[in-house]
Amino acid sequence: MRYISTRGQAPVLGFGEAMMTGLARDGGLYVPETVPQLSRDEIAAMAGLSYEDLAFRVMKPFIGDFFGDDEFRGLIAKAYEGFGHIARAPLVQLGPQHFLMELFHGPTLAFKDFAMQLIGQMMQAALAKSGERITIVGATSGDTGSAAIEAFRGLSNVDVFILFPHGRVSDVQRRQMTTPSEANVHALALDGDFDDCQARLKDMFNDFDFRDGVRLAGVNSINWARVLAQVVYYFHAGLALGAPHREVSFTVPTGNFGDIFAGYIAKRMGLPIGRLVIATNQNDILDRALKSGEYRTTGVAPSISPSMDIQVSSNFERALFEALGRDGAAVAALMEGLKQSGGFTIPEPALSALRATFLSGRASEEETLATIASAYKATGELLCPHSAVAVKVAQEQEQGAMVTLATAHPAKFPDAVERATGIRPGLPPRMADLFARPERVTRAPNDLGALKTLIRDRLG
Ligand SMILES: Cc1ncc(COP(=O)(O)O)c(C=O)c1O
Ligand SMILES: N[C@@H](CCOP(=O)(O)O)C(=O)O
Repeated sequence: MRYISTRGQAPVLGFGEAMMTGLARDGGLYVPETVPQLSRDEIAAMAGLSYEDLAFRVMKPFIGDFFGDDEFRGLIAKAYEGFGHIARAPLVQLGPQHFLMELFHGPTLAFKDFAMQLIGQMMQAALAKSGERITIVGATSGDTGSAAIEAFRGLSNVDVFILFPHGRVSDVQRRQMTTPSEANVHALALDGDFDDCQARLKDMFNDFDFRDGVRLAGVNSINWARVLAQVVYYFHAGLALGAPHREVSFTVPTGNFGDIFAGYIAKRMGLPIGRLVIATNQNDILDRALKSGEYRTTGVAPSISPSMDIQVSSNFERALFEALGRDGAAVAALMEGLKQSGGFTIPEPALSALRATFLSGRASEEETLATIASAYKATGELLCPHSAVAVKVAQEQEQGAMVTLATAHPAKFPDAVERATGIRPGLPPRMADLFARPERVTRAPNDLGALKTLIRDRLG
């Protein structure tokens, strides 16, 4: 399998190179040259597989021979052995046709663990072969950072720098990033919002001296391997609910668009998915873009679902690439418009193509709190605010089987959950001392030069 850039000007790479490269050198994102297809019979034959066996079958065509089959199976097994639920991604019924897929049973209590634990294994295996040392820099609104730190802490050939927006992540998220004591972990609290963190990260990738000098690697969803690992749980849910004989829709709490893009890939592979519903909080650029055709940034407004406080949605570029008929030059022109004027108009027929696959909705702060309260009253399920945004949007959709993705554990956002239900969700016992551990964090300016100096100094 070969990987091409959404902007059409970067070298074509194999899976391993695309994983270790992160952002393409033309500023675009890598996507597979073709999307592998699974027949109805092949999908039917996957019913009843363990999560790990399913992961192998779904991902193998994308990996090619970068890992041998036994090696890849071993990496998958290690990635998911620390999850706190035997099903890995269990389904809970919320209504006659409405199901919640709990994606928060991994080590850091958010869906990011599904991909990050596996990338951790795959990158370590790749580095063991190449003998290289890498510097991972990640941008986070809270969950990617903690998942990345958990996956790479203590490794001798990897340094991990995580940029998070100062004062804009929950206390649990911050402590997950600032309390690990390993010397290769560097938590940087940036003076800015998540969009600033992500912009500085992309600046670093686009600065080839720096990028090559520190051997920069990325574990945000700009990295194709992140998206790929998330494709698996769409199959897992679809099969559990009767695929390929039954069509299922998905509602996805959305920020950087990586998770819902993984659903799009599952659909392209042949999983019978009805609609993919984008659910946003008050940072609703994607909902506005789909409804009006205007993708225009307005600045991030802090919300009670802080991990989705994003306006520049990185992976939307991958969806645009597909909707524009894989025209890299057209994608590059739209992205230049975003850089120069903070937005662009989605041209036809790309807008119609997007609307044929994706629906969208938004939830206000009040609606999010009301949904946490009503879901708890009706089912006993405590939703995190991100999952509640999606449940609210899912409830507005037409009938038919619907899976809503529950992307984080409620205990990561106890204030909002307590406000809505009167119940303060507790952390699992293994994290009980999180608030007693000492924090280690560096305040950093929203400035590329200063960040590069800081990282170079730390690397010595
Ligand atoms: C808890 C939670 N829900 C939803 C999202 C949105 O996912 P994506 O960025 O893949 O759209 C994020 C962050 O990305 C998150 O951390
Ligand atoms: N919500 C994310 C934002 C970064 O998203 P990613 O999927 O591109 O890593 C977070 O929690 O950091």
